[in-house]
Formats: sequence, structure tokens, C-alpha cells
Amino acid sequence: MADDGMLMNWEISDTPIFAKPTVQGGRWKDRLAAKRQARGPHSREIFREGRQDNGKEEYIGPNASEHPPKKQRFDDHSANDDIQHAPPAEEYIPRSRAPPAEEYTPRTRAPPRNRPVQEESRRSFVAGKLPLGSISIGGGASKKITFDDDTRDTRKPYVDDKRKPFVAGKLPAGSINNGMSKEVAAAKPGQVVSSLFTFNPSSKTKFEEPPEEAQEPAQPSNAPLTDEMATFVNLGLSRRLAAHLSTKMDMKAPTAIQKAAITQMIKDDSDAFIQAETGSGKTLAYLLPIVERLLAMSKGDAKIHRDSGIFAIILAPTRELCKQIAGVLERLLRCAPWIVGTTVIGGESKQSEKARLRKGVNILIATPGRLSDHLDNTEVLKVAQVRWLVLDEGDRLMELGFEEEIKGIVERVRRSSLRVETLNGIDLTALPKRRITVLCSATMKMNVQRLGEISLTDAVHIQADPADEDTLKVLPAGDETEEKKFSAPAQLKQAYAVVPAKLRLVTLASILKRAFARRGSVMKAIVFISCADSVDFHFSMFSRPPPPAEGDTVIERPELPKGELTKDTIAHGTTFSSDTNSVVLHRLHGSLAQNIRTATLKAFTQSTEPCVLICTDVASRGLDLPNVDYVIEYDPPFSAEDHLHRVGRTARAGREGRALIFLLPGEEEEYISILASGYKEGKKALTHNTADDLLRKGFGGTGREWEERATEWQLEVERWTQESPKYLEMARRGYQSHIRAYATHVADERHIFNMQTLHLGHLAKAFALRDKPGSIKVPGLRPAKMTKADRSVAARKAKRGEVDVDKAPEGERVRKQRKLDLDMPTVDGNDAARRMKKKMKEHMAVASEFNIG
Ligand SMILES: Nc1ncnc2c1ncn2[C@@H]1O[C@H](COP(=O)(O)OP(=O)(O)OP(=O)(O)O)[C@@H](O)[C@H]1O
Repeated sequence: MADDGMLMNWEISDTPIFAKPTVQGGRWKDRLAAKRQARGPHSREIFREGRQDNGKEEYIGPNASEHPPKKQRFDDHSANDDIQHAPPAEEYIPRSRAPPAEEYTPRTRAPPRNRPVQEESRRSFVAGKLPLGSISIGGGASKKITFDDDTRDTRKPYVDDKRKPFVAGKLPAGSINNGMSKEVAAAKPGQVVSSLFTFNPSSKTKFEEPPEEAQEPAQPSNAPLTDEMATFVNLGLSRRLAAHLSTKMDMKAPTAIQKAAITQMIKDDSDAFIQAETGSGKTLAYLLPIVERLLAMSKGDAKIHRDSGIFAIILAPTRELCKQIAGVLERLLRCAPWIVGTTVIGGESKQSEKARLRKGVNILIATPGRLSDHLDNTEVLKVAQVRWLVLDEGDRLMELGFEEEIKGIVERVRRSSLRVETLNGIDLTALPKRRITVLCSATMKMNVQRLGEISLTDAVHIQADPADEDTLKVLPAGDETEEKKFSAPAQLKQAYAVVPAKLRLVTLASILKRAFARRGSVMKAIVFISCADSVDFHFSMFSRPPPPAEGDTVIERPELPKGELTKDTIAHGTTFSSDTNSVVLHRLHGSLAQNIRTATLKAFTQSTEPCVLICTDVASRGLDLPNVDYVIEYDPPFSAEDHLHRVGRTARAGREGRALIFLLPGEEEEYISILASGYKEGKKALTHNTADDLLRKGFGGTGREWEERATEWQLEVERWTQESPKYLEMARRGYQSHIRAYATHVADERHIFNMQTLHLGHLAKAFALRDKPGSIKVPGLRPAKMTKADRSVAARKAKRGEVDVDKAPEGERVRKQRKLDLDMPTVDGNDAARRMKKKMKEHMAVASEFNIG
């Protein structure tokens, strides 16, 4: 039966007159008359007991005690709709004109001003402020009666115990059965304990049902090629290198981008821009031709040696990425141990880096800051032999503000004169005759083009379309007509879930419970969250000890990695572990010390147990984490590019992968079009999930039992939060930082992620909070400076696409700050650190308060 949401609180009373049995069936007027009769002639007086006849009108209704209703501040939503939104005047009825108690029905409610119009007919009373005239029936249960929406057939009331009405803190204990009543009784004054399943806005989009016929699974777009001719040898690699790839690295054939890049870079000495989707093997696409040409110089005993000079410099934006590239190079060079690679990335003393440089190196992997530092201060670092300068993850290099350093490095390398014939008896003719710059990126954003202008000359644009091997492209740079849009791997199964704010946390728990219900279905999952404080809260919450009832079963848990560094970043994921499948939880964000980040990431990478990584975007770029089969974007990304990098952590090198993004009902549903633009088949490639579906699958049970289980789970987490000042503060911090991070979406997308429509009260529930949002003040977090008026101006400007960055609303500044924060601990070198600090000061006055990296 459809639910029209008409709710009444049926409350028990000790007075015998109320203990009469329920009158069921028939029209409501008939039932009403019957009940009146049952109560006898004085029933109205009893109901009106307590009326103050002091000349003032007394009001009844949901918010009677607050009448006349207070004007609502923008940020003062409560988790309880009844409290939160001042209802229209007609809902407040002077008591003298009040209908008989039984007749009390809530009048039309105006939809809240700042969120999408929702089903008007779904209402509930604040139990603590129950209208005096409410009807009570036996059993002590507060029951919701719903009627068929279409027919309004009041003859067949549907009493549904599991759907709980909202409760404010003052309800007498025992008024409502099930878990809610205990919570209400225990709630402190001013707290709000709200029901999960009432007052949720519904989706505005009409979702098409997926077609009946089974769709052909999409062919992987970043897999090694299967064409017989596509062997490494056919591309021009030596047998030695090809055999090493095949036997020691398990790579039998190149990927499409490798095919295009190797062919080009072995025979031609032009600059190159390599653009290919995530997980397509770009690292080897530039490393293989470099190593091949260094190998070709070595004939018999005449080999290059570590002190022959630096032939290639590879720049990457973060230490993690540098280490990852160094790892791939190290494996590759096992077939040519006389070629030496090393890193200069900070994190250890400059002296030891200098010592390594002095010993000699042929391929140097560096972060721009640290390399600039060494170029200025380390005499032994000579760049005269450098033939290749590779800029990996170009967009990230620019985002982190390395433009100046890169300019300096490019200048330094170009200035030094190049030796091209012989070097200590070694034939140099196999090497490029000129210096080559290679720029790599998965996206072609404006900032990448800017980096291209700084570093490339007459470059070729190398792209690959594996669907049509004839079109493996080597294009003149700047050929806009042929430019391929960056897309997600075709085999990635992308879904989105439209989940109301209140249900977010419990839905995430449900998804993870289901994903790890059986051993082997999902091995590794990554959950992306917008800010560090929120990561910390979710990590602690998901790893909290199970409640005593569950604790009776002894669950065998795998041993966690030992070590000081990871003791606070790795824990058992108790929430979604089952007795047959224990899950290990990791957390990662830019505010953790570098050595902790490295150790945590290593543990996640090497783990053979099922595990989950909860992290910020710090783990979204370039990291090659093996066996990640599920990516959940719990908080939507800050830009479409970020989304593609995040989901690119799965479905790598032709493997399968799933991704799910959470969206709120309303404006956020527009994001579906952006998701669809990453796929050839558009929206058909996407799967739609509702919160109800996800909850039902995760919490199980028969009928609507999942609702009760979900409610129990949510209440348990709320208790856990309330009972400890530490976790309460953690939840509040997470909540506040989340809201601030929400304001930092790129201007183009801010009409989708619109602060105006963000329901702060419902969002508080997703952080297991019972506070009214306006009252959440966390020490150390300054309140946002933007006024409501500022926000509207910003929203209007964003809509017109004319946001002025210099006079930007806080969102823009905070977004910049987020980018800087994100990798702050990664950026190395004293100069780099000074530069970052300076930029932080320039960009924001709120640097220290804001912890969303
Ligand atoms: N020819 C190949 N055959 C099989 N696996 C490969 C091949 N080339 C690369 N891989 C694997 O593919 C994965 C992705 O490679 P890589 O990290 O270089 O991708 P990428 O294009 O740089 O991705 P991103 O844009 O996310 O940084 C790695 O695990 C790598 O070992």
C-alpha cells in the first residue's frame, strides 16, 4: 500500500478511559463518534485540562511551545523536520478554536524553504510536543497510520510499527515502543533524535528501468592488446627487454598507449604529450623507450656506468608517486643492472641524497621542489647528459603550484650543452640527438596545456583508442579536432546511489556490509571522503567495538600489521566484518605525517586480507594499488577530473572494477549527466540505486525488517557518539569540515552541489549527531565567514559562470586551500615548504582552521 505518510501518535495513558480498545474500520467520522461515546460526555474537558484561561490564546500543534514560531536561520536546521522548519501559521491553532482532540490532524505544511519540495503528505508529530488531543491506544506504542495515497481510503488504516515518528528529547519514557523510545528517554535537553525514514526528499529524476535484455559487457579499454602483432618486439624493443617483461613482470603484450608511445619514442626525437585514461600503463609507456635506448648504447663491455651521467629525469608531483615509479623502474632494470636509477624526493636528509648523487645515477626520479633545491645547492648534480625530461601527472604538477620550479628545471636542462658522440668510449649515437620533453596526463585541462607551453616544443600528441587499432594516434600538438575526451575505462561498472542526507551513513554501512558479506566477493575497496576530519570520524566509527549483544560471538580477526607508525591508521573494520570475513580498515589523508602515510599505503597495498581504505583525494592520483575492486565516492568529487582519477583506482590494465557515487536527491542528480559523459553509451552505462534497495540488501531480513535493523544500527552509532566526548567532538569536526569542503566544488559545478539546498539537519544525522546544526561549535574551527547573502550572490554568480576568484566567496578560497593542504606533507624541500606556506597565507586567512586535506 502506498504511504501517504499521514501520521498520528497513539499514546498510552494510565487513565482507564484511554484503555478502551481501538475502534477499527469504517469512516473516520464514525470511528471518532464511537470513541467519543466510549469516553463518555467529559472527554473534551479531559483533553482540555490544563488550559490557561488568562486571556491569552494557548496554542496547540507540533511546535506549540514555540509559538509564535521562531524565524529560522539558514544554518539552524535541525535533524528533526518538525522542529526545524517553522510551519505556516495555519498549523498553529488557538486552543479555543481547536477541534476536538481526536479530530486533530496536521494542516498543510509549507515545504521547507531551502530544500526541494518533498512529499507533502508525509508528516509526523514531535512526540515530545504531542498535541494534547492525541488519541492513545493500548500497548504503549506510538504507531503510524498510513492510508493509501491514491484513494485516501480511510477504512483500511495500515498500522506500521516499524516506521518511527520523530521524537524530541522530552517524550516520557515508554511512550514509544522499539529502540526509539529508549533513545528519547535518554536524550539530553536540546538533542534531537529523529527517525531515519520520515521526511526524506525523494528523487526529482524519473529513472529509466534498465533494459530487460542482458547487455554485452563492455570490452576493456585499457587492457594489454590481444592482436598477435602487438608484441613488444614488434614495437622495436630488444628481445632481452621483451623477455624480461614477459617472464619477470608478467606483461606479454603492450597496452594501446604503450604501443603508440614506444613506436614513436624509439624512432623519433620529438617532444611528446602522452594522454591516456587511468590504469592504461602510462608509466611503462615512457620508461620502456628510455630504457631501450640506454640498453642500445651498451655493446659488449662498453656499457654505460652509473657515473656516465644522468640521461633521464622524471618529475612527479608527490613522493608516493615518485616511489611508485622508482619501484617500476627498479623491476625493469633487473635485466640491465648496470643502469642505475634513484630518487630525490625529500623525506630523508639532503646529505644522504647528495651522497647517492655523488655515487652516480643514470635515471633520476624527483619531485620538482626537491630537484630545484639540489640544482641550486648540490654541485655534483650535473644535467649536461640529460636527454629526456618527463613530467608525469602533469595536471597535478600544475595544481600543486609547481609551475615556477618546472620552468626553472626546463631552463637549466636546456641551457647546458649536450654531448652527442662518444663518452668514455661509449657510442652515444643510439641516444636522441636533442633533448626530449615528455608530458603525461590522463586529462587535458587548461593547466596541462599551460604546462605544455612551458615545456614542449613541436610536440606530438600521443593517444590511443584500443577500440580501433588503426587509429592509434600520433597527432601534432594542438590538433583540437582530433582531441579525444578523457574517459573512464570502458569496463568500469559505474553506479550512482541517490541517498537522502539522513540515510547516508547507514547506507554506506549497508553497502560495505554487503560487499564484504562473503569472503572473496570484494577484496579491496576505497571510500573517498571530502576531508580529513570526516575520514577520522568514519574510521573510528567503523572500527568501534561491536555492541555487547553482537560481541558474544567470538570473531577471529587477522593480525594487524605491527608497528608504531600504523597503530592509529589501521584497525579492524568491525562494522562490516562478519564471522566468516574479517575486514581490515585503513585511513589516509594529507594531514598525517609522511612516514605514517607511506606505511599505511604500503600495508593496504600488501594486504592479502579483505580491506577498506577510507581516504581523501590524497589517494586519488596515479597510485597503482593492486586488486582494488570497488571504489565508493561517499562524498562527490570536487571536479569531474577528480572523479575520473578516483574511479581510476579500480578497473586498471583491463581488470574489472566497480564504482559507486553517492548523490543527494534534488540538484545533485544533475551530476548523473557528468558521470554519463565519461562513457560512450552515456547514461546507459550507469546503474541507478535507491537508498531503500541498498539498505534492504545490506541489512536483510524479511519484509521491511531492514528498516528496523537500519534504525537500530543508526541509534547504536548515535549512542556511541554521545557517550564519549572524544568521539562526539570527532563527529562534530567531521560534520563542520564536511560542510566547508562542500562549499569548495569547482564553480562550474556549484549549482549542482549547492550549499543553499544542503539540508544541514539531516546531514547531522549522517554524522551520528543529535545537535541542532546551529549549535555545533568545535574549538579550533572558526565559523564560516560567508553570510547567507554572500552565499546567494555566489550561487547566482556560479550559475552565470562569473565567479571572480579574487573576490571569491569562501568556497573558492577554501578550494584552493584544500588543494594546497592535500599534499602539504608531501612537498619537499625547505624552499618548497616556504613557498607553500606563503601561498597558503596569500590564499586564505583560515589556513590553520581548515583541515580538509
Ligand atoms: N603491458 C601491460 N600488461 C599488463 N599490465 C600492465 C601493462 N602495462 C602496465 N600494466 C599494469 O597496469 C597498471 C597501471 O599502470 P600505470 O600505473 O602505469 O597506469 P597509468 O596509466 O599511469 O594510470 P594513472 O593515470 O592512474 O596514473 C599497473 O599495475 C601496471 O603494472
